[in-house]
Amino acid sequence: MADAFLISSPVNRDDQFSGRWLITSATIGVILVGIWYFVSRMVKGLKSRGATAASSLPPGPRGLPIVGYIPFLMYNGKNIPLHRQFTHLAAQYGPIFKIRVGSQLHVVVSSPSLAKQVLRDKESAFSSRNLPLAIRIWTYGGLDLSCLPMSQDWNSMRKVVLREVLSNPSLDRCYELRRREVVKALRELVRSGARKPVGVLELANKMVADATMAMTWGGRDHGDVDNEEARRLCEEAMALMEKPNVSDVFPVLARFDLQGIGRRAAEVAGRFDRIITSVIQKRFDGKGSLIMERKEDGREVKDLLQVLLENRERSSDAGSPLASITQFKALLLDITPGGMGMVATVIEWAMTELLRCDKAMTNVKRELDDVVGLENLVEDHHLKELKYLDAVVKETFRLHLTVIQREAVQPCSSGGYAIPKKAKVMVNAWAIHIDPRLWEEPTEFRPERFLDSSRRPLDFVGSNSDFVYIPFGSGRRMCVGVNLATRLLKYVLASLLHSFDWKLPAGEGGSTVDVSDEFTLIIKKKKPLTIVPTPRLSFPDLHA
Ligand code: HEM
Repeated sequence: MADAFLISSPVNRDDQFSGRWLITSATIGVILVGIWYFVSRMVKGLKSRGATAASSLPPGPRGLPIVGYIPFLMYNGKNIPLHRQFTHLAAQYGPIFKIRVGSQLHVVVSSPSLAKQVLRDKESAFSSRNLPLAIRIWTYGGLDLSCLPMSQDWNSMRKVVLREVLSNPSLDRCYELRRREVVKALRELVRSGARKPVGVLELANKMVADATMAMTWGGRDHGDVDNEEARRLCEEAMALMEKPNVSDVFPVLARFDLQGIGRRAAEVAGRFDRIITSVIQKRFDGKGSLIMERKEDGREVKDLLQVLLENRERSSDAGSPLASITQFKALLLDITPGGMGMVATVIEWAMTELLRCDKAMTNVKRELDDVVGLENLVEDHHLKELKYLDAVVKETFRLHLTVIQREAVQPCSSGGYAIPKKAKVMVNAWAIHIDPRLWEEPTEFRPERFLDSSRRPLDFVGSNSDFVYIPFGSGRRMCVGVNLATRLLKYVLASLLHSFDWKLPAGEGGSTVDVSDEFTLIIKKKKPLTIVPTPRLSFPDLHA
C-alpha cells in the first residue's frame, strides 16, 4: 500500500491538485449557498413579520393556565404595587406588553407616543371602559359618564357637564357654598385639633366631601340631607370599588358573587339612592330649602343640582337623556362622589412632599403670605395668583398619579401589535411621568420644573404636552372634573397651608416621612400621614 503510494505520487501530482481544488470549490459553494439560504430566509422572515406584525399580540410574560399572571402580580414576595410592577415589565418587554389576568387580556402602554395612539389618535377604538362590577352597580348598571360607551347620549350629557354644570362660571356661582364648609373645617381644627396630631387624609376627605356636597345640593345648612351618612356611604362604595373582585377577573363567576362585594355594593348604592332621590324630589316639589340666594354683593349663588335641573327643564323633550330620572341620578353621581377620594388623596400626597422638601414648603408659604396676607383667609380669587402652589399641585399629580383604563371596542392595533376586541388597555401614566428620558431628575419633587419659562407651559390637556403629562387623561374621554378637582384641591390645600403651620410629630424628620404607595383605583399613600397643626392666623374670623 505504502509502495503503491510512493510510486504513484510523483506521477499523480496534478490530479491531486485538481482534486483538492474541487473539494475547496465545493466547500465554498456549499457555504455560499448556505449563506444565501439563510439571508433569503431572514429577509423573507423580516418581510413577513412586517406584514403580519399587527396580527401578533404584544410580547409579555407567560402566566399560568386559568389564572394567567395573577399569582405573579399578587405574590411577588415584595408586595410591589401594580403601577411599579407594570413599569418593571415595560423595562423588560418594551413600551407595549400584554399580561393575562384571569380570563382577561390586559395590554399596558407606557410611552407618550402609545398614550397618544390610545387616548387620541385611535380614541374611537379604545373608547370604552371595563370597570369593576361595584362601579357598575353604584352607577345604576353603568349609566354614568365614565361607564357609558361613546354614544349620542354620552356625548350630550358630557356637553351638559362641561359647558354648564362644571364650567368656570357655574363653579364661581357655588363658591360661597364650598367656602362655608372649608372655613367651618378650619375653625373646627383651631378649636379641637390644633397642636394634636391630625390624620391628613381623614381631614382632607371630610373637607372635600362636605364642600362637594354643599356645592352639589346646598350642603348641610341648606338641604335636609344627612351629609355624614352620605359621606360614609361614598367612602364605603369607594372601598368596595377598590377591592379586588373575583367576579371582575372571571366574569363567568359574577353571578355567584363569591366575596359578597356585589351584594354589599347594591346595599350601599340603594341607601345612597334614597338620599339623592329625596333631595331631587324636594326640588321637584319646590321644597328644597335654599336653592338660590343672592350674596350681599348681588352675586348669585346656585348649586350644581339646580344647574342640572334647569338644563333638564329646558331640554325636556323626550330625546334628552336626562329626561330619564335614573340617568339624571347617574349623572349626579359623577359630580358628587366622583373624584372626591382622588382630590383628598392628592392633598395628602402634596402635604407629604412639602414636609419632605423644606425649600418648597418655604416657597409656598411665602407666596401665600404675599398674595393672601396673614390677616386674610385664602379666597377663590387668590388662586390664579398662586403660581407656586399651582406648580406644587402639578408636580404632585406628576409623581402620584395612576393608570388610565380603557377597553378596545373593536379589534385594532397599537405600536404595530394587534389588540383584540375587549382587551383592557391601560396607559401607565405614572411610568410616563417618571421616565428619565422625558423628565430631569424624575423622582425628585421639584415644583420649579412647572415654572420654567423656557419650556412650553404644561397644562392638564395631554395633547398640549405631547402626552408627556397626562394626569387627567386626554381626548374626548378626558376627565370632566378637571376644573372642579383643581379648583377645590388648590383651595383646600392653600387654606390648610395658610391657616396652620404643619409639623411632624416630635422625633420625626422630613426625610423620614414614609412615601411607600399602593395601587387601588388610584395610587394611595400606604401609611397615612399624621401631622400636627399650629394656627398661624390670629384674626377673630377664624376663631369665631
Ligand atoms: C384629582 C382628581 C382627579 C383626577 C386625577 C382624575 C383623573 C381622571 C382620569 C385619568 C380619567 C380618565 C380619562 C381618560 O380616559 O382619558 C377621569 C375620568 C373621569 N373623571 Fe376624573 N379625575 C379627578 C377628579 C374628578 C372629579 C372631581 C370628577 C367629578 C366632578 C371627575 C369625573 C370624571 C368622570 C365623569 C370621568 C369619565 C369621563 C368619560 O368617560 O367621559 N373626576 N378622571
